[in-house]
Amino acid sequence: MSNINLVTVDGPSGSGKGTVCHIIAARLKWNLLDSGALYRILAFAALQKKISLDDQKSLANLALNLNVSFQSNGVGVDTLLAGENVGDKLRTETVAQAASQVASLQLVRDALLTRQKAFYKEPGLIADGRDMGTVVFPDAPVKIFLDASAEQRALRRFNQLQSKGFNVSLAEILSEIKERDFRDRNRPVAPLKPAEDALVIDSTSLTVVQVVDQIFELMKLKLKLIVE
Ligand SMILES: Nc1ncnc2c1ncn2[C@@H]1O[C@H](COP(=O)(O)OP(=O)(O)OP(=O)(O)O)[C@@H](O)[C@H]1O
Ligand SMILES: Nc1ccn([C@H]2C[C@H](O)[C@@H](COP(=O)(O)O)O2)c(=O)n1
Repeated sequence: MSNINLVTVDGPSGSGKGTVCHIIAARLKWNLLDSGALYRILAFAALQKKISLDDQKSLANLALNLNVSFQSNGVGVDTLLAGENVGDKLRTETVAQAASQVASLQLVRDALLTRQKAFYKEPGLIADGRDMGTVVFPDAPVKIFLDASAEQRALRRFNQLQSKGFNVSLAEILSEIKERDFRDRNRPVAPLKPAEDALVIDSTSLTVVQVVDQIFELMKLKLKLIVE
């Protein structure tokens, strides 16, 4: 592994990984890998093409040939599949559950590995996912495992969806989060778990700013980073 800066942030859905990784990447002008988006795009493409979510070979083949790109739009990042911005279509519960299903397959994970490693470029990378610190970047000098109670994560997602005008049920969201947690934590391949050398941050009663500050403190210590 070279000397390019690298931080991994793993954790369950709704723990705040995406939020804090965006803030840190924007502040440092580092590259950002949203690995969940890759699994979501694959699941979305599979649903579109009516490929069965347990047809490992066809899914791996699809993963190897996906025409995906991420483009900054000034405020965030557009996710393009064959040139079409599919960002919003990836955030549905159907796609989330399908992503969790295809992500349990070894050939699929192997097929997406090179694509994920390609994000490791100057001046640095912050990588968000489930197995960033355990499988994809095991030598990362800074590893975070961001957690929160299932109830708090469900409440965050509920507020997020309500603020976007969706009519959602907190009980349903909690049950979907628990279902996805169970699948992601208990699969035999690259299960969601903290790397042995990860700092575990429980964000249940922390604000986003407090979580970001804790990560910056560790980065300053381990990467000798000067953050203004
Ligand atoms: N510490 C926090 N306190 C309050 N709200 C938070 C906190 N962290 C994140 N949130 C909010 O919770 C919601 C989910 O956060 P986010 O999308 O970053 O989670 P995630 O871990 O990336 O989830 P997923 O893996 O499903 O993409 C967002 O609306 C975000 O603003
Ligand atoms: N490194 C990763 C990233 C994501 N997944 C799977 C498991 C999740 O349930 C699903 C969607 O991820 P999200 O966008 O909610 O972060 O993708 C994984 O297995 N490994």
